[in-house]
Amino acid sequence: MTAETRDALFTQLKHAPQVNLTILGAGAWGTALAALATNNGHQVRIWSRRGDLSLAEAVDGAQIILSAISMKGVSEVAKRLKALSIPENTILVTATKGLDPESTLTPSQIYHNTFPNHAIVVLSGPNLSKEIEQGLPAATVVASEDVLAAEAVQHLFACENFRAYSSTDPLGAELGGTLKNIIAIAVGVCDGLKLGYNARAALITRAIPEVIRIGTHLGGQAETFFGLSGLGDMLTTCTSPLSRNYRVGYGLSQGKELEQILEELGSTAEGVNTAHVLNEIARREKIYIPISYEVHRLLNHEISPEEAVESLMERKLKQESYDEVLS
Ligand SMILES: NC(=O)C1=CN([C@@H]2O[C@H](COP(=O)(O)OP(=O)(O)OC[C@H]3O[C@@H](n4cnc5c(N)ncnc54)[C@H](OP(=O)(O)O)[C@@H]3O)[C@@H](O)[C@H]2O)C=CC1
Ligand SMILES: O=C(CO)COP(=O)(O)O
Repeated sequence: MTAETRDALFTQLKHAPQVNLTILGAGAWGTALAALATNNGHQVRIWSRRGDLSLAEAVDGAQIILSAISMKGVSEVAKRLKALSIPENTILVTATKGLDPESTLTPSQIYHNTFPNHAIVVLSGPNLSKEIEQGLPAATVVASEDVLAAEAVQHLFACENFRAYSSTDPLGAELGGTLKNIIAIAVGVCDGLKLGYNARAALITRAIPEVIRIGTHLGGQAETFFGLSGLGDMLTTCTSPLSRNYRVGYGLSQGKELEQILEELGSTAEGVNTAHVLNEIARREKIYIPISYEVHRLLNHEISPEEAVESLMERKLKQESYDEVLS
């Protein structure tokens, strides 16, 4: 297919009153996104590995496929999709916020590697699914190097209560949503230990250069981390007990075992895996990640919540400068 034909198809899709959308993953986020698209009049099929539809049946005829499965299933499902020879004019969207433990890649990088000729779109923003299900107002970012593909996905989900912004920085949007989960664990600890609003503000603010340092090193654009998918998602996740990652940190501060917290949550808290994968990347590529490193050690039972706080406070004094991350 020529680039012109594909552009024309994506432009048509943007204005189509009914698009065939398949959502992979019937968890909290997949279900909430499916409801948004259904309410917009689109034809939505949801695939779950426990459901009646086979993956082949679920994606047959789909114009857009959105993956909202946990990080641990992304690589495997991408491989299964590849075997189904998905047409090149199908837009692939990823809404997962995580890093692959084996390859250390993001979901969009995995999709790019698996489907080099497809348009890959990232959907990421401050989007606690419980609030979206209630119809509360929210905004998100739909990012792709293929502007027309991003716009088609933007129109698929946008409605009165869900404002979608397009962006051309998929990696930045994805990494903002991914890295803030580790910070939310740290803030959960901070709040659980009742360290106060000053401490919480300091932690979130100092997390911003850390996230930008990692995010830009991995290919995102610095300004994206100040937008909805960066600072926006950081604020939502770090200040709401609806966030599962925040609840992991809060639970640890109360002396609960990680395994018990995760069992009680009954759903995905990606920050746990992300902290370990990020630590591996930072070690390999020599990136300074003071907050995420303490979270990694805490999750590994190497230090207590109090010791994590001490470590952060006792570091060598330095200048507050953003030159390094913004230059
Ligand atoms: N919930 C939210 O508010 C938001 C979540 N996200 C992100 O979306 C992703 C999913 O989160 P969420 O829906 O909340 O999590 P849930 O735990 O509710 O659901 C996870 C989904 O992933 C599926 N899954 C897990 N492993 C596999 C696998 N190996 N093969 C196929 N499917 C698999 C699960 O299937 P099964 O049920 O069969 O186990 C389930 O459908 C995460 O990366 C999260 O960070 C992003 C924005 C908002
Ligand atoms: O990503 C989210 C909100 O944007 C969901 O956060 P949790 O995974 O911590 O619940």
